[in-house]
This record gives sequence, structure tokens and C-alpha cells, in this order.
Amino acid sequence: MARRPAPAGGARGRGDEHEAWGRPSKRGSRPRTKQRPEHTDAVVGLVTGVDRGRYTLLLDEGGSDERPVLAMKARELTRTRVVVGDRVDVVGDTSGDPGTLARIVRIAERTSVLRRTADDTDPYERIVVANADQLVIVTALANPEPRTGMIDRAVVAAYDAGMDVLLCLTKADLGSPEDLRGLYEPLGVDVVVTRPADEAAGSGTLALAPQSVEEVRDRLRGRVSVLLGHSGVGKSTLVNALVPGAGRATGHVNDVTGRGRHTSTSAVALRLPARPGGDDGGDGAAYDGWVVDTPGVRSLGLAHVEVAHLLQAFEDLDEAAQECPRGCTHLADAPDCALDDWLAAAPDEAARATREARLDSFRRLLASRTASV
Ligand SMILES: Nc1nc2c(ncn2[C@@H]2O[C@H](COP(=O)(O)OP(=O)(O)OP(=O)(O)O)[C@@H](O)[C@H]2O)c(=O)[nH]1
Ligand SMILES: [Zn+2]
Repeated sequence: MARRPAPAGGARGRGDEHEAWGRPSKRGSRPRTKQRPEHTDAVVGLVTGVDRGRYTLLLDEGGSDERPVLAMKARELTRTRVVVGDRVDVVGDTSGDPGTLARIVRIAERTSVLRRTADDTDPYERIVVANADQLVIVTALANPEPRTGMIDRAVVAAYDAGMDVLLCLTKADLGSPEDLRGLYEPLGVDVVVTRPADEAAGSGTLALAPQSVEEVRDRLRGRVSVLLGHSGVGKSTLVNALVPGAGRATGHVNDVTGRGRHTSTSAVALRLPARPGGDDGGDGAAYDGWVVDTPGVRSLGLAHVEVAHLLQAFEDLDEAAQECPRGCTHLADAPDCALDDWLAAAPDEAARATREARLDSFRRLLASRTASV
């Protein structure tokens, strides 16, 4: 299991929108009961998709009456964001019959909140997914070349959100995973590698080696996992292998909207089949977990992450920095920063290379964060 610092600041405690019920209304203090209708007939749903004010929910997940339901937000939630992964209370027509529209009246407290800002200078933060356990950073070993800066940033965003990290290295036929393993396993990041099936060469669509797909599935089982990856890394190939029928196509242009699917940045939750091929094994336990695909989310801006929290995502540096002078910025030009001593004290060349990469990554992040303030 990946080790990580306690979610600094946490998913809660930062005035998340879902706490809006607890705040006094702008017009004064109306009694809480008036602000919060009881809706005792409400049923619980999981938000699996969001599209222009319409929410796709799954009701009675895993139960005998499981059904997708289309819903909108009740008026009292107008200013509250509802995102994929949210658990909500719904009222009205919850039959899921064609043409019906239920109403979302409450959002359950979130266990995690993955946020992004468009870039580091944009203070405007958006919630990408709620209640996810794990961020899966999908990175190709070559074509496109892996970028450690991007991986580091995603690691920081995940730790800030209180999520574990799985680094999924694709295209093992094109490159070796060892360098990246060496860089990330010491941080408590779990690493899994995928490769094409042997017979894939020459065939039209690329098939992944089933064993490597199952190694990924094992790590997603029973969890809510958000997949993040740059274009071309093989994320769609992986999602289609894990979730047959997901139809995550590359460069596909939607017939209805006429737009490429990547023009949308809204996430979609897909159920993870418990077994390869979606075979339910005859026992009804067809699904075991959720895979949240994030088309269009290429990187996670970190403007919302507090600088002090960054260090916590780098356990090795965090420990070394205990020796820093009070108020040390840890930047490259900081006088007497203990991180420089830590690098200089590397016992051998290999350790020095690893430490240097870590320190460079951390300082890159730190510099971009500081520049935005
Ligand atoms: N050599 C090799 N190619 C792969 C592998 N996995 C996927 N690809 C190829 O890489 C290209 C990109 O794969 P996609 O799955 O479309 O990548 P994506 O990350 O979904 O990209 P977008 O759809 O742009 O987000 C395709 O041509 C795949 O066939 C692999 O393990 N090895
Ligand atoms: Zn320092």
C-alpha cells in the first residue's frame, strides 16, 4: 500500500461547497429547517456523468433495482457543484424511465476531492472528481517520452487530495520502466507496467497483454480510481481493455456535437468488471470498482496547493528539510538549505542521481508555485 502524508488540509475543512448548508444565508439567519428540507423519501445515487446541468446517476448500486437515472439539481443547490463521484440524495421521479428527470437535493460529505487549476497562475480551482481513492497516472515509457515533471505534479495533486497514487507505465515494448521505478517507488508510489500482446504486431488495433491488464485490474479492484494521462500515452487502449465496451476512442469526433471528445473536460465514471471481458462469473458479482476517465484533463495545475504541503509529498526531502533554517524557501538560491547538504551527502553516484532528480522536481514545482503568488 502506498504511503502518503496525511491529507494536508484534507478533503474537508476548506469551506467546500457541499458545506453550504451549514453556513448562514446571505439574507440573515433563517432557521436551518427552512433551508434544508427533510426529503425523507430521498434515495441515494452515485454521480457517474455530468453534462450541461444534467447528471447521470446510478441508483441502488449493486442491488436488485439498480438503474441509471437522469437528474438535475434542486434549486437550493444552484450554487453548489456536483461532480462525478459524488454521492447524492435524489427525489421526484427516480424510476429512470425515459423522459423522467429526478432532482438532486443533497450531496453527501466527500471523502476526497481531486482539484485542478487550469495552470499555476490561475487561482480558479475546479473539482475534478469527488470520493476517489486513487489517482492512476498513465505514462508511456516512450512515444511520447515520459516527463517526470508532469508525474511529480500529479503526485502532489493526489497527495493533496488525500488519494493514493498508482503510476501506470505503458508501452513497455518501447522502453524500460526501471528508471521511473527507481524515481517513484521510494516515494511510496505503486508502479505497474503494461505491454502489448505478442501477437499484436501488425494487427489493426493494438491488444494489450492480458496479464499486464490484469495486474492493473488487481490494483483497481474495489476502489474508485481516476485515470490521468497525456494524449497518446495509451490511456484509451488501457480503459478499453479493462472495461470492454467503454468505447474510449482516440481522436473520435462526436456525431452529435461535432466536437472531438477531448473538447470536453468532464469526467466519466465507468464500472470496472471484476473479471476480464466483463464475464460476471455466474455469481452476479460482475463489477468491483470504478474507473473515472478524465478526457481533456491533461495536467493538474497546483495553484490551490499550499506550498508548505508540497514538501510532504516528497518524503525523502521532507525529512532532510528538518535541518533547514527557519523560514527556508528551499529554492535553489536559498542560503543554507539543508536539501543541498542532503544532495551533497549522497553515498554513491546512483543515490546522487536519484536525489538530484527528486530535488530538481521539487524545486521546479516550488518555483512555479511561488511565482504565482
Ligand atoms: N507500442 C505500443 N503502442 C501502444 C501501446 N498502448 C497503446 N499504444 C498505441 O499508442 C497510441 C495511442 O493510444 P491511445 O490509447 O489512443 O492513447 P490515449 O492516451 O488514449 O490518447 P488520447 O486518446 O489522445 O487521449 C495508439 O496508436 C495505440 O495503439 C503499447 O503498449 N505499446
Ligand atoms: Zn530548505
